[in-house]
Formats: sequence, structure tokens, C-alpha cells
Amino acid sequence: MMKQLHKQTSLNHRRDEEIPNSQSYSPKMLKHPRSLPRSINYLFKEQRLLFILVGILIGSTFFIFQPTLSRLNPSDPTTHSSLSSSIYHGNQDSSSGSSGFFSKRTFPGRVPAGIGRKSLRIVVTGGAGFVGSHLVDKLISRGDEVIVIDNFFTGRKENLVHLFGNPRFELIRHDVVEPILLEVDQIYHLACPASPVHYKYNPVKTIKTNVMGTLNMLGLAKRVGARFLLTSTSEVYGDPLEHPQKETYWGNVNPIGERSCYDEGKRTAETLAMDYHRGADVEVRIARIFNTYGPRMCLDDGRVVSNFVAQVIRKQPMTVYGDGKQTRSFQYVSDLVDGLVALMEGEHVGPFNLGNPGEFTMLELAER
Ligand SMILES: O=c1ccn([C@@H]2O[C@H](COP(=O)(O)OP(=O)(O)O[C@H]3OC[C@@H](O)[C@H](O)[C@H]3O)[C@@H](O)[C@H]2O)c(=O)[nH]1
Repeated sequence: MMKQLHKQTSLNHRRDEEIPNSQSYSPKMLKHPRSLPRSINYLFKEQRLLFILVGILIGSTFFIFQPTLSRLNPSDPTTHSSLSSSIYHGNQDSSSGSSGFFSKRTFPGRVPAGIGRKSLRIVVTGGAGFVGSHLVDKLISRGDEVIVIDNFFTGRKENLVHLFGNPRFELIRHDVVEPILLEVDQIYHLACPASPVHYKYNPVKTIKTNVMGTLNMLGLAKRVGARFLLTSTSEVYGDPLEHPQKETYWGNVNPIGERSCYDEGKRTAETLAMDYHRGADVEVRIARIFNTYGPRMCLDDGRVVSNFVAQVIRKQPMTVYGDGKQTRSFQYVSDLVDGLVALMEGEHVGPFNLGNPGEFTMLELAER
């Protein structure tokens, strides 16, 4: 039965093929010779040919002169400045300022009309913290997309609440000790408790954050080809035997002390960053941050500026530890953030000390 049906179908099919073949195109083939003189007549009537030729002439004139005009534009002083500055900005964002990774992704030459600076997608770990939230503000205000990763151990949502309605801002509750996959251009890695009170509270968690957290973020940078900035610390110098500390100084650090989870943790984080840089070609930047102050500092974080401010507000005596002759320098948070962004966008890996060059003793600080 199936065979018969099949046969019938194929027969029908063959007939279908035959019918159009027998009728199809013969009339059309006859039509052409007759229509050719008619078309020529049509062209010559009412000066149609003249209009067609004029149209072709206008069209080709435009295409001949158009490249010349665009080549001439830069020599015009006004056009030149605006054009060159827009191209410069394009490259600048991309590298974020440098010829680094981003220049590989952009196309040189003319910037198509309506396309200005390409915004970057940037991860800020610890972006809900004191320094991180100011950094996020700066990146958002220059037009970038920012994804904050924070576990809110010391970071606070209040530091970012003003950005919650912004479509270029995202906040993820996540601990960097666990891996995460995101498509980004740059990673600012700030996540870690930074005040001695906080990092001594859970030292194992502190060193885990510095080692495993940094490892995960470097792995992410390697995987997605992002540039990575590590926020290290002046504490890598330990109890320094050199004053002031240059970046070339290797420090004097106690590996088994109460502060070691932070000091040695950050030293290991620096080692990891350099190993990923040398071994896996990850573009890294290392900042060694000195004492910083400014708005959104947590009054109870136990650091000297917070403590002194809180004590003055509460009309309590200021607690100067030891003889008060130990020195520190203090930079304002917006200066630090400018330094971090400049470092990320610059050509140099670092490490770079970021701090105020002027030092004074804790007794002097209390007197101010
Ligand atoms: O109430 C206080 C608090 C602190 N201090 C003293 O003030 C000095 C500064 O102490 P802080 O706790 O503010 O900060 P530290 O300089 O020890 O560490 C800091 O340095 C660099 C950053 O990277 C670290 O994250 C930060 O904790 C210390 O000598 C401390 O003993 C006081 O005299 N009184």
C-alpha cells in the first residue's frame, strides 16, 4: 500500500514538472525582441535620457568629492580641535586612558557620528565601603557602568543608596571568597576589612579575603581580559625601618602577629597580582594606600580619625595610644580616588604609594 502511494506521488510529481516546462517561458522569450525598440523609444521621448544623464552626473559628483571633503575637514581649525578631541576621548576611555587592553578592542580612524566616549563596565569589589563608594560615585559620574560586589561585612548600603535608581549601577551581595563570573573591562579590587579593629575581629576571614578573594578576582580578570587594580596598603611595610617608605622598600613585617592577617594577606595579594601579570599577561595595577579620611568613614571603625572625631562629638577625652609620637599621614578620600583612577588608566603597574606626603604625630593630630 505504501509502495503504491509512493509511486503515485512520484508519478504526479513528474507530471507536475513536465507541465510547466512545456508551457512556461516560450511566450516570454518572444516578448523580448518586441519590447526592446519600445524601451528605446520611451527613453528618447520627452528628454528622459537627458534627465537620467544629469542625475548620474550629480550622483557621481557627490561620491567623487565626499572623501576629499572629509580629508579637508581636519585642516579647518575649528573642526580639527573638536574632531581630534573626540578621538582622543574615545581612546582615553578605552584604554581608560592608556594604550593598554582597551585599544585592542576599538577601531582606529573616524568615529562614526553620534558615537562619543565608549563607557566601560567596571566591577568595584568592596564598593559599599568608605573608599569604594566614593570611587563608584566618580566612575558613575563620568558615564561608566558600575557593578558593586560587597558582602556588607564593613560596607553599608547607605553609602550607595543615592545610586539605586541609576540604570548604570548594579549592586550584588557577594563574598569575593567565592568565584563569580561577570563580563567587565576593569576590576577595582577593594574588598577587605581595612580597619585594625575589623580585620582583627576575624583574622582568618581577613586573610581568606586577601588570598582567595584576590585569586578569584585575578582569575576573572584573566578570563575576561579585564584590567585589575589591587588596593594594597601602607601596612605592607610593617614596622618600617626606613622613613619615609619608598615603593622599593621591602618592609619589616611580623608574619605571626595580630596584624599579619592584613599585612601578610596584602603582601600575598601583591604577589598574586604580579604572578598573574608575569605568568598570565593580566594587566595589573597596585596601589599602596596610606591613611585616608573623609565623609562616610564609619565613626566606630576604631581608626584614629574616626575615634578622635567620635570622641569630640561625644565630648569625651581623645584616646592617644602609647606615647603618641608615632607618625602617620592623612589624605582626603577624593584625592585617593583620583589617584586610583589615574593609576588604573595609566601605563604603570606599580606598586605606587597613595597618600599625603606630610606626616605628623598622633599627639599633633589630637591637638588639631
Ligand atoms: O583611638 C586611637 C586610634 C588609633 N591611634 C593610633 O593612631 C595610629 C593610626 O592608627 P589607625 O588604626 O587609624 O590606622 P593604622 O595606621 O594603624 O592602619 C591604617 O593604615 C593604613 C591602612 O591601609 C589601614 O587600612 C589602616 O588601618 C596608630 O599609631 C594608633 O595606635 C590612637 O592613638 N588612638
